[in-house]
Amino acid sequence: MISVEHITKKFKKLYALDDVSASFHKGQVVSLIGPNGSGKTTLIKSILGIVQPDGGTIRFSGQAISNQYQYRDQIGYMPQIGRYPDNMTIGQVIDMIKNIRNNAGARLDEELLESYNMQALLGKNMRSLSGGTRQKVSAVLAFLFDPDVLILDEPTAGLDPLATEILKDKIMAEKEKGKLILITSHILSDLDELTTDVMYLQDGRLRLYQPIEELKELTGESRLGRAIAAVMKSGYTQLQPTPGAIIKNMEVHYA
Ligand SMILES: Nc1ncnc2c1ncn2[C@@H]1O[C@H](COP(=O)(O)OP(=O)(O)OP(=O)(O)O)[C@@H](O)[C@H]1O
Repeated sequence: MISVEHITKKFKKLYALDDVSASFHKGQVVSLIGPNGSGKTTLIKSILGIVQPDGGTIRFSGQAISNQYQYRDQIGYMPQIGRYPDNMTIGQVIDMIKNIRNNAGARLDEELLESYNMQALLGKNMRSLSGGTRQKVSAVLAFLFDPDVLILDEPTAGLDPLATEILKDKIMAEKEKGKLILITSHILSDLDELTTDVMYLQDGRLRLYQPIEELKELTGESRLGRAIAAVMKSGYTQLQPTPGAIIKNMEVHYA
């Protein structure tokens, strides 16, 4: 559904992404993990067309995305930090985005709006919101248009435990519908139940892209955090080729 082919992005001399290749398919929940500054957000923004890579090609449903915008209608994006006009209320922001999407008659998914009891907050000014409530607004907007693809950049950061569980349940429900979900988080325990595949970036390089079950089997660890730690400690030598996949320079390309 999405393929990233030899993507490179430099900020001055720094390689934020260095020859990254991978493909993503329906039904996958790919956990994109790696240290601060390893290139996760840059990869996400490149897929969304917000960042322009210096080299390589990104395809959505087979079509190169450069100078294309329509494909974004199929993506729900939850940014790391949601920025909204300060002088608008939550209700006005939601209405504005509905108008921009201009999908009159389309089915809206307002499940999160209800679960977060946001109807009661629609009149609140964005300026006055706590970080967690702002994050809930971002979550509501990401899921609102029932997109085929969800890209969630640290979605649980700042959410309280209940709001986190509500969001995880929602992600799980969308996964069951066969959607493609890309998610970054430093809270690996949040990803444990959701993840089908793990992608590990370091210094802009893709070091690992592997089904989670396989990773757990190879490392003998049942938790994502421990499995990643084991692979890192071993210098990635525990990785074995996946049937149907080719490992090349630590990258796994699914056939
Ligand atoms: N607009 C920019 N201008 C200059 N450097 C940038 C810009 N955006 C990102 N970078 C740099 O690119 C590198 C990758 O950043 P990126 O935000 O993709 O990392 P990340 O893995 O998402 O980090 P984190 O876990 O902290 O969110 C970092 O060194 C960052 O400072």
